[in-house]
Amino acid sequence: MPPSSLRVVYAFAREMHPKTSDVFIQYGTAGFRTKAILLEHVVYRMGLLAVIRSRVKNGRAIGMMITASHNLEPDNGVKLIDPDGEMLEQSWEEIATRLANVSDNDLESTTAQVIKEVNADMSLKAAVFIGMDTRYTSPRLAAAAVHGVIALKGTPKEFGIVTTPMLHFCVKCRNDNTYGTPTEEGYYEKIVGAFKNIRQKLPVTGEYNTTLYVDGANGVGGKKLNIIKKTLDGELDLVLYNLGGNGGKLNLNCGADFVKVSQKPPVGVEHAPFQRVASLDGDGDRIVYYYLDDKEKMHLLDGDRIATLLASYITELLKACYAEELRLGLVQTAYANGASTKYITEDLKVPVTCVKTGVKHLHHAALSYDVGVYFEANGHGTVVYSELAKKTIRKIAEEGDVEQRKAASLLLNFIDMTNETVGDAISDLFLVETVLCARGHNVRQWMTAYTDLPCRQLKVTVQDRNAISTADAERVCTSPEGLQTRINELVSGYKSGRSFVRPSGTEDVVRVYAEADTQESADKLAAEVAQAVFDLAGGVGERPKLPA
Ligand SMILES: CC(=O)N[C@H]1[C@@H](OP(=O)(O)O)O[C@H](CO)[C@@H](O)[C@@H]1O
Ligand SMILES: [Mg+2]
Repeated sequence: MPPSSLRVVYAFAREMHPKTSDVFIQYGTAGFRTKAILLEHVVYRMGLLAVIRSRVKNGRAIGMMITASHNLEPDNGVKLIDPDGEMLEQSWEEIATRLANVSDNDLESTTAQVIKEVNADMSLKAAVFIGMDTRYTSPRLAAAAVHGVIALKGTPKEFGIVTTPMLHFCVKCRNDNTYGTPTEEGYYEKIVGAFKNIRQKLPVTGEYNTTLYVDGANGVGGKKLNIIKKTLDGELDLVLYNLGGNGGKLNLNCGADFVKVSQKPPVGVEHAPFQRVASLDGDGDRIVYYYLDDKEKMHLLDGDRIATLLASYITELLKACYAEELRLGLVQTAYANGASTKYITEDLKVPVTCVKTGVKHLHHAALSYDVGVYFEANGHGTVVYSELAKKTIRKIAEEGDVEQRKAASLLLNFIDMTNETVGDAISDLFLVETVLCARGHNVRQWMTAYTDLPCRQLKVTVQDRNAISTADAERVCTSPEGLQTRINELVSGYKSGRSFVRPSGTEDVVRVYAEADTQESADKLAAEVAQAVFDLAGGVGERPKLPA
């Protein structure tokens, strides 16, 4: 494309999506995320970038999801999805940040510069899939995305309101038609279809109860489950709460993040004791389970718990197939509960990799196993299968003996039910329900696998959170000087104590994590480490207090 045709890039920007603020914005752990009113020009520019990226990938589709996930209603965000349905390649994050922050006057020349830098052939076709969550600011931002795509003569395809993982799935299917059909219906067909298939093979036994309560976080995930619910025929009885009606506010005192971090049940759900409840986040890519006991105490089954459940079941099926040569591994972050890591290595005897926070890091590490199970403790995760694994299992399903064929065919359904592109609350829900049903387990039996160490997360506001640097998958703090030594001293005073700090990639805070043998100790250790961060890393505002 000759540079003169880039004029429209500037014209669209100036006329329709001008840059109205000088606030610097950065492509973080999960794309750009901030107050929705600061985002319109950013989303427009990401439309431009998505077209360039599509052309660099020979016209394969790129995804753009408008969402701020578990953040509250006034926020919004945008993240780009690469052709295989994975997160945007990391080396492009800097380009995204640059393009988002230049002035309108410099936009045309910066766009030309980026095109040159990445060597994009602008004569190629380009396809961009655009989806959004339920926020009232999302349609306007989706329109800005479309304008960005059109400005560079790409073809936008709008999916309307979808969960983040649905859009990842559609992008993958568009670029690899063996994976499925790139529509919302295609998603239901594959994932829910596999669940129905598997449930025909697995009768309800033991203590498993087909009733599942769901907290939809007043977001898109609950709405989609409401569609799915109508197609289920006794396989699962979904009782849905927080679907966005009756004045329920997105993620406010509900949803997976609220439940995990506050360790409290969400508002808006009626609780029967020992009834298992699944809690989704605002864009449907995270899930945690919990139940209240007869004293109304909450028991949380988080991402670590889901990961161990899935890994142990897949291991069983691989054994039954005699396909133990396939290497299964689990990927966690430093936020994984120490008890889960111990259980995985000592009881399940499955190798564990610990990586930096952020799904892209987990996904990448999981790909190095034949079967890679990855979950963040907050409930974001999935399973990925190598081509070798799929081929081996397919062969056993055809050529094995009766028992092998049975296990392999269950495993093939299990693979189809998995959204391998990214963590997916809906797919994970069906995976969990399948394992519990296969084992005839209720939620209390699921809970008995291991006992979590009590833990606490805190946030500290500092002048510049980048003053904190870390190493060894964020478990060691390398600056400011003296902070790690102080953390070591504090941790040594607690039985089963562990603590680490890191700058958040989605909020302007430093996160503190601590665990210990009792809740009181975990709370105290977290508060002491928070004080150390405040003192040594330039805390602002009120000094964190120790628990009374
Ligand atoms: C402790 C924690 O839960 N951190 C979350 C949070 O990242 P931070 O960089 O910690 O703000 O948001 C990410 C995006 O959703 C998610 O991947 C990650 O696990
Ligand atoms: Mg999310």
